Amino acid sequence: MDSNQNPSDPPPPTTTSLPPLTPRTIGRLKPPSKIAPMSVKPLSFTPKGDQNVDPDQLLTAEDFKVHTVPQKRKTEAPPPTSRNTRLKTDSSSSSSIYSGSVTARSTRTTTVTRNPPTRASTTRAPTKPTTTTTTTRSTTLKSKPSTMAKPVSKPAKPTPKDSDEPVKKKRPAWDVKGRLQDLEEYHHQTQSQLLDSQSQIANMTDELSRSRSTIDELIQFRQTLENQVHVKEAENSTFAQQVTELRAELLGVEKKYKDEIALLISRHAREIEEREGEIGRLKKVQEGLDGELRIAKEENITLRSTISTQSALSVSLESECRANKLLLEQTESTLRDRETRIQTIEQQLDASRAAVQALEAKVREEETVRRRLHNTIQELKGNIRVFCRVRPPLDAEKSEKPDEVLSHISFAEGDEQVIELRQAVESASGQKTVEKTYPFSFDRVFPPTTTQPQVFEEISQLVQSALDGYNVCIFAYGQTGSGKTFTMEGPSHALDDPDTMGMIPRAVHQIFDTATTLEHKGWTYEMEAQYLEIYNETIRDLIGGKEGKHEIKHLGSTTVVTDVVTVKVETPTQVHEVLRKASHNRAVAATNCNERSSRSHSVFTLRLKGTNPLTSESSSGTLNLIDLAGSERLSSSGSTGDRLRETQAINKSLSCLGDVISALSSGDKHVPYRNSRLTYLLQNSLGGNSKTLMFVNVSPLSGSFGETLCSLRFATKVNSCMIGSAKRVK
Ligand SMILES: Nc1ncnc2c1ncn2[C@@H]1O[C@H](COP(=O)(O)OP(=O)(O)OP(=O)(O)O)[C@@H](O)[C@H]1O
Repeated sequence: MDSNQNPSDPPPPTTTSLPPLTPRTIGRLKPPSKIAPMSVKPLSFTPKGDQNVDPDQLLTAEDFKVHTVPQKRKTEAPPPTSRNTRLKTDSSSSSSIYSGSVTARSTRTTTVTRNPPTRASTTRAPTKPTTTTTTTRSTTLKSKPSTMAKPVSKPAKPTPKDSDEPVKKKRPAWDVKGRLQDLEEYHHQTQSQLLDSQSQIANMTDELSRSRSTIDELIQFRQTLENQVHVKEAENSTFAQQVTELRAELLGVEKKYKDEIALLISRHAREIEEREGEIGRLKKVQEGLDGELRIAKEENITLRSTISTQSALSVSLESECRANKLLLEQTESTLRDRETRIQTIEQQLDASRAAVQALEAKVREEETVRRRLHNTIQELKGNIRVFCRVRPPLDAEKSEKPDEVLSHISFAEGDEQVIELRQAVESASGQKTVEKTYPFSFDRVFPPTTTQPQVFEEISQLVQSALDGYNVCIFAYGQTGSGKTFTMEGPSHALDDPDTMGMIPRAVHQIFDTATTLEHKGWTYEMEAQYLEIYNETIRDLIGGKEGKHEIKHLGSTTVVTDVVTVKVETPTQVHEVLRKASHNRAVAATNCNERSSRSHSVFTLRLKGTNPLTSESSSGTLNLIDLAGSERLSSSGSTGDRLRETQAINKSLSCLGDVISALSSGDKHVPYRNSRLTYLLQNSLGGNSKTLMFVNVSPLSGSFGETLCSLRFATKVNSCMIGSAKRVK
């Protein structure tokens, strides 16, 4: 009994019944089977000082109720949202159910109180003396009174005022015997209560030990449940992780499928468009076909009518056919006769073919003979020939110096080989002026009216010799401005003008034309071109544009100049390109060297290699077309310094050319080719098999009389080198 408690003022019981245990709750918790539901054995209380304890007053299990006082937690737990939480709550509640108030860790405080023994207080009260105190005992299963329930009820202490029992009178002091009697009686009661109490204590001790073992088992069971909770929590976290992973995977898959679906949708949209387009096209085709079908049906109708017409015709045709069969038989017999005749004709044709082949062979032989004869004629004409050409006066010359134009030159009528210069000189006495004439005769004299094609006609035979395997050299010699470049190349602005183009492009055209013609006779040609310039005894490549150390080398009958560009040409156009490039390079040099073009020799070389597998012939010829430097005399040029050196170099090379030609004509053993670059370059083209033609170009102006006379004299010297080919009229 709590000493602080007033027995007359029992506290109101805060008894709360536990929620009933449902089979579901029990099944989930699975308590150990050996744990029996908690029971409290009947306790018997003997109130202090009460000797006569009624057995009915003994406490039974029914007198106890489990009171649960919910303790407010510091922090309210969140409402259960998951299985774990639910489990935890269940576990907690189960813990409270099984352990009740016996564990300090319980979240609820459970008190076990005894119902007030109303029977004892009502039925036994009259038998008990007023001094007897009915004790209400509060029992807790654990010794912690702070958390345990306090006694909830207590019988009211009977007061003498309220009691109906007779109150014992206090014995007088002198009643020693009576008082002794009372003491003995009290002693007996006390003895017997003591014995009862001892036996009850023993029972309670047993009960306590059983309760402890039950508590241990409950603790163990709680531990097991906690372990299960941990396991479930671990599983739960694993599940949560798996759920997260699955969600991520699901997102990835969803995205992937979304993309695929989008792709499929766009593809399907495209396909639908294509299909629609296809359907459109097919519809058009169908429309076209429908149209065709209509036409075909119409045609069909027409044809049916035609067939019916034709059927009628057929009958008449059949009769015609019979007639024709007869005709055919006659024709077949005619045909057989004709076949016989055709065979005869074919035999005659074979014979003719053989004759043609024989004739072609003869033509080839004759071509060979023609070549031989042609070159014999060329040789008879002379290996060095000289053509004189007088250029027409320029418009400016005609207007500025009309008196000077052609006043000193005359041509013999009917004789195309004679030219005569006239000069008025004083007589020996000096009293009168007489006209002195200088007649010259050359292989051909071209007056100013002669056109380029007419000039070329005269040299075309010579060009042909190059294709036949001869080395051909064509020079243009004369003073500056006499028309050398015009003769050899033509006007610089119209290299391929058929009316004005010069000897070089014309020669190239003829060579290509003749080579094409000769292909029918079995000849094929390879051609290559080079274009050089000799200025002050220095060689410059007019195609490659290099000036400097070019050396001339003679390898047998072939002349090679080191480090110059040689272009393989297969068409006249390619040759024109070469000429254009050379003309450009020459013009560039001219701006640097002041009228250099007239102070240098330009040499265009075309090498021709021909083969004829049919006749097993081959040829190797060279065509050199040379525009020589102006031939002004030193005295008349009045040159000094560089110009003097140029003139000296020009005169030297021109005089060397004359010396070489002279030595060749006189059959000298030593020919001074090496005396100048020009003659050394042309070594293989001067003499031997070579054929040389010199144009001597003459100015129409009388002011150039002296230069013209010199040029004609030089040309005459060259011309006279050949036996019987030059004539000089004195
Ligand atoms: N047969 C011709 N018909 C028309 N014009 C011509 C003829 N010959 C020359 N000429 C003209 O005469 C001028 C001088 O001719 P060209 O330049 O050919 O002389 P050149 O002797 O080559 O001079 P250079 O030595 O300076 O080169 C040019 O304007 C040219 O067009």
